[in-house]
Amino acid sequence: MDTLDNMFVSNWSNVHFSVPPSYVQPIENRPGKVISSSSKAIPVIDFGAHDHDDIAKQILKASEEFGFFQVINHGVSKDLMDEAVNIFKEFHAMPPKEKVNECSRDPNGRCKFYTSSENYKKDAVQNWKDTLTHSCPPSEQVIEYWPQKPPKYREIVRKYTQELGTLGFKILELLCEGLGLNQEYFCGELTENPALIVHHYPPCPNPSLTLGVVKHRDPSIITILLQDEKVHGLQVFKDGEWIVVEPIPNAFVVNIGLLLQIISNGRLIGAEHRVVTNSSTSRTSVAYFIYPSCESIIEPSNNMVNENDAPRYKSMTFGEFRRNFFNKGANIEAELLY
Ligand SMILES: O=C(O)CCC(=O)C(=O)O
Ligand SMILES: [Fe+2]
Repeated sequence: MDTLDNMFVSNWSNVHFSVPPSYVQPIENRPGKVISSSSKAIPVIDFGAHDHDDIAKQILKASEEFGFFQVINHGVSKDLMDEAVNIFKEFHAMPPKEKVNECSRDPNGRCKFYTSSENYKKDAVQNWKDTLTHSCPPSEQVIEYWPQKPPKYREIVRKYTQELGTLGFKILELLCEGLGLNQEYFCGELTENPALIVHHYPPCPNPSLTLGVVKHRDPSIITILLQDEKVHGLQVFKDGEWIVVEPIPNAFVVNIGLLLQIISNGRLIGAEHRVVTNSSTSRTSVAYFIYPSCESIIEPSNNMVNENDAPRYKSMTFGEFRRNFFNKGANIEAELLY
């Protein structure tokens, strides 16, 4: 194998029959007992229902209790979702050299193909996955840096990310309604810089030792995730237990990011979650992260603060937040709190 094959887990995992030591999680992090009973299930919200106020209420409740919900009848066509998943699977199936080449045009370094995590060298234990990431419109310029292979990549992903942008605004507008924020609260720089993160988790010879992604909160406003229809993997941490996010065909999984937890002054939960591996089937997931511009100020909104509810989080730019997030990882909360 050449050195690039050795680097990416998708390329060497099929010739390894055991888990290399650098991927073995410490006992306390290993996937253990999980809950999949319906009383603890992540709420499923039907956007096709007619009672608009009721949809806004359901979203607010799910975001306060779980920080996670799934949406069905969301308006993004099944054909486009299928085309997007297929093109991302095709991308991940290309030889490693091509994947790296296709992600080498971006002078800002935002279009990348990497293994484990963006912090690979700092990770104490590696994640069992390879990942493609890049910025998304509204800035049209970013498309010039996207992969050109597979040949229809740009055409399909442009359509997909535009639709996800629209869906994102719809969700944020409904949340604004629930929280009593101005409908346009998220229309400007707070949502200016979305990114796509496409993970590929190959089968793992011993899933009880590894994780696809370790426990974390997303550093986003919200994240809209398309998960493989048939393959379990995503789990949410609630009240000391891990809950499975059941794959539902044609649904999106939506989660509140840490930034919206701050803006809502802790009323909405940027819940912790992780991804487990399995030994038989590879899994692809497509996360659309709604990010602000670097200069945006992230702080509790004035509407969420009063004499009884003082601001719980410090004010900082998104640029500062991101630096803290990458340096402190899981310990970031201490940095954010007053
Ligand atoms: O693959 C998944 O289901 C979730 C990935 C994730 O949590 C992330 O990209 O932040
Ligand atoms: Fe995440």
